[in-house]
Amino acid sequence: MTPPAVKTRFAPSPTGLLHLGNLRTALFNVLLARAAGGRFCLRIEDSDAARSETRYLDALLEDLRWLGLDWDEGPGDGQPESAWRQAERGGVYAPLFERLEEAGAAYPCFCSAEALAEARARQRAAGQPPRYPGTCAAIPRAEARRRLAAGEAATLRFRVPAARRITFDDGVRGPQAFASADLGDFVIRRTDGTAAFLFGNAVDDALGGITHVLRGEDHLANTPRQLLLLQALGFAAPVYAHLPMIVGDDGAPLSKRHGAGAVAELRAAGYRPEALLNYLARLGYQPASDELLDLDGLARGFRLAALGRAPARFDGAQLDHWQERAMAVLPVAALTAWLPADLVPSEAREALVATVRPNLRFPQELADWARRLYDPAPLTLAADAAATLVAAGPGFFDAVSEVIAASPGAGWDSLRRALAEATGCRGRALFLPLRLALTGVPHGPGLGELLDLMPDDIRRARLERARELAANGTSLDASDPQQPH
Ligand SMILES: Nc1ncnc2c1ncn2[C@@H]1O[C@H](COP(=O)(O)OP(=O)(O)OP(=O)(O)O)[C@@H](O)[C@H]1O
Repeated sequence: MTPPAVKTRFAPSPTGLLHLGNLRTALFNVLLARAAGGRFCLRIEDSDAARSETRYLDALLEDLRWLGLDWDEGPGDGQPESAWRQAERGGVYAPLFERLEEAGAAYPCFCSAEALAEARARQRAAGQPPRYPGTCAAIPRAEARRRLAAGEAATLRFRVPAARRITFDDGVRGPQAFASADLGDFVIRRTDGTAAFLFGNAVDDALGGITHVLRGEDHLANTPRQLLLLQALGFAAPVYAHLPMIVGDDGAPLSKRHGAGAVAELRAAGYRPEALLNYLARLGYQPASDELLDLDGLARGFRLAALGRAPARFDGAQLDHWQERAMAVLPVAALTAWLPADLVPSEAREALVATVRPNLRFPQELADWARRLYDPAPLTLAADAAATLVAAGPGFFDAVSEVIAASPGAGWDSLRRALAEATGCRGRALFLPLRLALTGVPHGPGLGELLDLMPDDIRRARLERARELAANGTSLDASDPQQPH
């Protein structure tokens, strides 16, 4: 089988909940692979045992599946875990560490964390950028072996070649150049024997046949190091492309450590996967159309050269815009699943959904509407709503009840005229107290549609209670106007 021309990957660490920054990276990798008829892989970078947790891995997989970002290779594809999980790949890395050491391209480093911190502090104080001072670079091999045999802890450091210019053409940012003198020898194996990020990440890309590494700009400084490493190992380098970071309101990049913009939270709040994907796809990329698109639609024409370089601020209003669009096309059957099981008679469920859906921002708001229109328990009214009923007066509700009782099956147009005549009110003076009496909230679908939907006994009870309230002239407990009780 010939390898695909494009093979991308998303390689998160299971150290926190997936956030919108991670997700945009995952999405763009999916789009790049799809646009080219290539493959998308999911790899889990859990070699840092202290920070990685199974619950985060589970949450990550659940989030990606919910979003429909399916992977061609990775967890659940029938391959052994060592194909996609770094913690299981020690056996793959060991001979490569050895190869580098044998070639003199890596050496054991015995510096303690304290000694390294002191060196960094000294460099900073002298106005120099902190980098490894090379303390262990010249330790003779025999001596290093002796110290290791005596049980001394050591990392393995990559020896950065002197006086080299490292250049590459970033798929998003264009030509990049770095001086090796600025890099400093870096750790590729931790003291516990596990692969450090720079090593495991680059090696897995190479061995996995990844052609394009599309990742956040936070990795840009890693790229020259990884290029040197791949070269020392004799592996081909992928195309590297770095996306601008997504920043939060405070201007800081979203990150797992800060827990902002977690996908799981947005899902729990009722956001639709299509809304998230359509919102994120438009951060730094202009899809073929302004419509709500599925993954194939978003992928049409996707290419690295079309990606923007400006950082993107998370914009809740834009996300809500796409949520609205996603809700508008959600099939009625998908929405009825959100109705409480026993409140709304089965023959009324579809009509209820069809009536209130233009007013829904989130599917779970359906439960509120079901209670407003079908729950016999009295509504709880906000103070200003109760005041509106009191101001309308008991006579208003007597007249309304009489007209409604006398006109069964009347269309809204004639009912409206009859109500206006009987109450002497029109426009807002008529509709607001009536709406508040029936639903408890000042907004929602057309009154005629609501009246059609509501069972007679509930409608009657709501008007009766509004009358009582207006007659007593007292306000009920002020409470959340969204919650009917
Ligand atoms: N705010 C962000 N905007 C865009 N991409 C991001 C952002 N944060 C992380 N990424 C990208 O998400 C991918 C997965 O990264 P990773 O799992 O290390 O997440 P992280 O949020 O940086 O985690 P941590 O907070 O533990 O460093 C990487 O390609 C990374 O560059």
